[in-house]
Amino acid sequence: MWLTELDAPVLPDAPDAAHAAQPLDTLRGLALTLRGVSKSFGPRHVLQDLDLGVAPGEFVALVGRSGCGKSTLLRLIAGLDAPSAGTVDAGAAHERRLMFQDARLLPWKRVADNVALGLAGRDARDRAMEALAQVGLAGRGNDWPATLSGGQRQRVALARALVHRPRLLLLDEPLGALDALTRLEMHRLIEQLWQRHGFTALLVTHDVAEAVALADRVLLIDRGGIELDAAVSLPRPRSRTAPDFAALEERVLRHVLGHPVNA
Ligand SMILES: Nc1ncnc2c1ncn2[C@@H]1O[C@H](COP(=O)(O)OP(=O)(O)OP(=O)(O)O)[C@@H](O)[C@H]1O
Repeated sequence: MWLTELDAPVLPDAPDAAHAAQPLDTLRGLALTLRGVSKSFGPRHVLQDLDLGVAPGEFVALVGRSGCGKSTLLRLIAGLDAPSAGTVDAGAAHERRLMFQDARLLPWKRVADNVALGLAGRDARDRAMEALAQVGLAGRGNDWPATLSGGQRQRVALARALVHRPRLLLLDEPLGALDALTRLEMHRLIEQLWQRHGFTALLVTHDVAEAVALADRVLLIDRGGIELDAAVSLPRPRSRTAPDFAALEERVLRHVLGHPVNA
């Protein structure tokens, strides 16, 4: 429990080092902090001296040209890889979940058992069923993954993440393999789940329209760093036909292509 100002004991002999060791961003309440992060693979410097702070509950999209380092950055945040330099503070590992382009379901386990993987307790299956209902797959828990469409599999992957009640959801091109209509349905679902659960979301995407549709902030990764950090303040759910939407999409796209205009 946190002590309030009034009942916090004053410790004049407390070593200053103890305070210095406390990460500043924990005090500021950021969900994610990267400081001076670099990542190289041999001679290839993919990320260089990158700083990033993400507030709890924020939805951030990472865009950029193929090979710019989006997935590398996500992997560092997920703890799947270590930076060559700098620090990554992404909270506790058990509070982070990842979702990829490929749902990665175990074909020999029924849908609900896939969702319940790693859950302990007697209510694991009930929780899995509840998570499936939240992604629109109530009643499909006893089916085999092979009987699901690509979109349904990604819904299961989403349920498998949500059932752990993550504080940080890392999405690496989760909709990249889906058809346009299914993508739009998934956008709405992800947005609704994010609004309901309040997790922090980081979405890697090639699709600038997807980034503008979903994110509070769109970050463009280029030349090893964040070349653009664009706030998206359009009301939700966002209409792609709104002039403001198109203008922002165009602006980000121009940056991605390397010829921004300030007009
Ligand atoms: N394990 C690795 N070993 C060597 N090089 C790597 C490794 N992982 C990534 N790279 C290189 O780092 C660079 C960034 O890769 P990354 O996958 O992060 O890019 P990306 O922006 O996600 O690309 P895409 O949009 O095409 O998925 C690429 O040049 C890639 O070849």
